[in-house]
Amino acid sequence: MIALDNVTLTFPDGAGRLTALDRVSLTAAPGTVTGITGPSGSGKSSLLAVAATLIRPDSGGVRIGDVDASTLSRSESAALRRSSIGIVFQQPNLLPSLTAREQLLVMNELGERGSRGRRRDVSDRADELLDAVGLAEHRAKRPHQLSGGQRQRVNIARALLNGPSALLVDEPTSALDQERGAAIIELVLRLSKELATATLLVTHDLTHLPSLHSSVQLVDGRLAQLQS
Ligand SMILES: Nc1ncnc2c1ncn2[C@@H]1O[C@H](COP(=O)(O)OP(=O)(O)OP(=O)(O)O)[C@@H](O)[C@H]1O
Repeated sequence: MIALDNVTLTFPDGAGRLTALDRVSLTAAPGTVTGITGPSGSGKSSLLAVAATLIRPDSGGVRIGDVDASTLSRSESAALRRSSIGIVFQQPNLLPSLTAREQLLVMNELGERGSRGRRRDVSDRADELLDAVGLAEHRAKRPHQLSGGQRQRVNIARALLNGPSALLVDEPTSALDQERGAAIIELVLRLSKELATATLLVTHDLTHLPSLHSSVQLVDGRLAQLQS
């Protein structure tokens, strides 16, 4: 579950402040994908950054699963991100020297030191996820040997490695053609359901919205409901 309650976020702007998010409330249930659309500068990335606990809002509540993220310290937020939040950026920021499988395994090295048993679990889970995103045959390839769509699939598998309850996806189809873009949206829908993640997905492309569970539009930092 992701729940934003009356979130307002401002940035310094000359002598005054610019309101990027204006009293935004939004709930995403486990297993569902909520689309977020809106013009450039309307606050979409800001909304994802607040839900990801990367930016703390001026006011309002942020809840991830059963954790109230608005009261956490920086290090507690970082721990919450590692355990419970998966983030997929627009451009897959993969490490050039690592294979698809290693891109996932390296995630486990970033947190606390894993035990041997945990390393084996993680290794099995990496294989399961690469299989789930259709890359079982490509696990030993490095990013330059993969297509744009395949790289984005590695990116999604990596974000899901730690079994997050929240998945935040920013414009995953922007570098892809229509068909590959639609396949990525299908994948996000299927995995969100199978793994019961609450997913927010930012997209400019309105053709994807009807297949999602619900969609909202941001205009000047304010929410307008499109459909549900
Ligand atoms: N770090 C920052 N400092 C100051 N202003 C910012 C900062 N980040 C975003 N803004 C401003 O907040 C508003 C919302 O920006 P945001 O990036 O969330 O919009 P967006 O809908 O994601 O845009 P795009 O579709 O172009 O990526 C914009 O007016 C932007 O200029």
